[in-house]
Amino acid sequence: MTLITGGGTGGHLSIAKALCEAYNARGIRPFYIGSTNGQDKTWFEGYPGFKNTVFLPSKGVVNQRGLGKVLALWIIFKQLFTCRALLKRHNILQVVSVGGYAAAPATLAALTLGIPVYIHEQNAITGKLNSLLRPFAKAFFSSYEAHSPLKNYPVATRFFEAYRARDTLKTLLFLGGSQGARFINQLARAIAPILHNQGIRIIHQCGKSELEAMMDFYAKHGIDADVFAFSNVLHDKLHEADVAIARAGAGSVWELCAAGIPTLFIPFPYAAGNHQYHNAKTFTNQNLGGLLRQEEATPQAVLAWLENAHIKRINLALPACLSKGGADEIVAWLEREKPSR
Ligand SMILES: CC(=O)N[C@H]1[C@@H](OP(=O)(O)OP(=O)(O)OC[C@H]2O[C@@H](n3ccc(=O)[nH]c3=O)[C@H](O)[C@@H]2O)O[C@H](CO)[C@@H](O)[C@@H]1O
Repeated sequence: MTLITGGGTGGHLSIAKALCEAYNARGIRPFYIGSTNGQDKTWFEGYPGFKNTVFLPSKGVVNQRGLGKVLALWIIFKQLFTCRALLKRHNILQVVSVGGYAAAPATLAALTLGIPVYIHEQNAITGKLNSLLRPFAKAFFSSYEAHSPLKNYPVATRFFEAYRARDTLKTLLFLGGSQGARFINQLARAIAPILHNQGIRIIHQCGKSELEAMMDFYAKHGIDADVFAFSNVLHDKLHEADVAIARAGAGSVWELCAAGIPTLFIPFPYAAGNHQYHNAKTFTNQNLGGLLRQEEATPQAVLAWLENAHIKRINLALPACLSKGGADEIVAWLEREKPSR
């Protein structure tokens, strides 16, 4: 059996889900190990695509200091043994890591047992755990590296179905990423009334912590916005949007690309190695979208970009950056390499 491991935020989990769906299409249900922290349980507890799901109390190491770091390492070390037992008991023949701290115990357990490990890196700058484990992995998949064995980002087909021709801004999407983004919400407060006066409709994914405040804001200004914390049908929201203002989490940038939505990216400035900035650069280096660092993203600068967004040109050019079937290509690769034990 194959094990998929990793999680924490939607960015990692959406890859686990895309790979799981590609396995399911072949009549295979993989095993999943994630964490009790982060969003793993919300996404996958009882999820029928997996044969088994196990959630262990793993914690990030990189963002801890002093004793916290030692404790997080100790927890991973203890769970390594739990994972070794699980991997043996369930006859795991391959492990695919989608990264994040949740991936550490099962990936390390696989390496100590001589089980082949494969890594999918979502970001343009490799994460700490993935950098550490990369030399031991059988393959390392990245959409940003020329020598990656497969380059197609595993975006779910439903996001390609959200593609349509776009040439004018009638509906704008504010997209914060799986947890929402306070800065994007603050920006929306500054410019939504202006856009509303121009007859532009607003869709706004604002995250759980600010949902009430954002709903109050739109009600107070008489703006009939589609505002929500997190949507399970984000592809439908993307289909409705003509242009987006978004963080540059890896899932977001590639899903917006699949849907052909010209986007102004405002990367989360504290992401490890500033990886969101580099994710966005993949597109803006080709003149396919806008990029403003958070400190540059004043309401004036954002409105100026919107006024001259080259919607039609970008919408027509984005499909050349990505093809459907990225998850299936990875699964086909893994199935070819699976040991026959
Ligand atoms: C703050 C932070 O550290 N964010 C990181 C996190 O982002 P985050 O978790 O925000 O990740 P992404 O933008 O990569 O992906 C979000 C995923 O959640 C889904 N979604 C989002 C909103 C919604 O309403 N419904 C929904 O289903 C999207 O379809 C997407 O698949 O992981 C990414 C991938 O490693 C990184 O690039 C980001 O830097």
